[in-house]
Amino acid sequence: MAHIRILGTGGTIASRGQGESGSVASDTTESLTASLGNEHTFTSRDILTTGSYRLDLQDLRAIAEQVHGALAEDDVDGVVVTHGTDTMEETAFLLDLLHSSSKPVVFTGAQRAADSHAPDGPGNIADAVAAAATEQLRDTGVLISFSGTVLTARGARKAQTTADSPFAGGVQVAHLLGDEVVVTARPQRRPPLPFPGHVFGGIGVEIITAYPGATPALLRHAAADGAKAVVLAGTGIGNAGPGFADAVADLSADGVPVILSSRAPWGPVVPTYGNGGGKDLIRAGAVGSRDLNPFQSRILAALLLALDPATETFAERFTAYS
Ligand SMILES: NC(=O)C[C@H](N)C(=O)O
Repeated sequence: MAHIRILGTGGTIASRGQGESGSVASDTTESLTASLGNEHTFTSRDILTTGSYRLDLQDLRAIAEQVHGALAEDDVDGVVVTHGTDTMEETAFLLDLLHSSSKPVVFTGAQRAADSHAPDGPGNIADAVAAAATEQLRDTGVLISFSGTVLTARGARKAQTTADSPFAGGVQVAHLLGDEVVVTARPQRRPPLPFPGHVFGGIGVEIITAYPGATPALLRHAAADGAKAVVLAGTGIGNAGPGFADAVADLSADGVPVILSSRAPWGPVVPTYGNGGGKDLIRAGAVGSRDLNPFQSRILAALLLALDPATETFAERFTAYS
């Protein structure tokens, strides 16, 4: 029997209300766990009670702090975090970058509200507790458990707005067969990064998307507006149109790193094309995100700059964790 800490942050799993004001997070974690069986013991705490679309980097650091505190308690064998699905991929990835414990941390949520005719939260929480209690999932970092599938936080993204299984990507490390957690893979882990100071909450990293006719004006504006780095979600394998390579060179020269990611949902960034494409962007100073999508690239960039604002070493540090 394992003892699991369940930490709530809100999201659809804790939401109710169908009227004009819309569904909002209101339920306590205690109420969400009422249907859990007695195979494991658990204690629940509320960190936040909000939609994940409202979170900022200070909130993400606060969630990380609470999780680290729970992991440090000797009688806690694993942690479950209930969270909105909209931005779960960012919070879970931040915690994965910082994860220095062997104990599993498993994020979950719901696609149907607590007061819907068929809430999926109770089943997802039960699965997440089972995963967090699974010895074979120790040392696999931070995971996302949803609708019977368990993925690594790294590489996962919300790929479906309404489906029961909204997440895809990452490495599938386990699945549920009834109540049984069947572990099928172990991810390669990087060494944990140090826990950032409060400065992390104020690190501005913007995301700019390339598209037909896009100009680099927004890229330049983001830097002028105080961004410490900019993620360029390029087209395809990592390209952008006329003028972007010059703008990347200017930002890089001014000490504002530009990370070249892709607006494509899956696949790595591989600098391939000239005539303003990825080859020219990297030559101008952009840092390739390799396998990281724009949203997780932003989290990594903000964390690295919070830990060390020196942009001379940024490319090497980013590449080591991308
Ligand atoms: N399914 C969900 O949890 C979506 C919700 N809007 C949130 O991210 O908080």
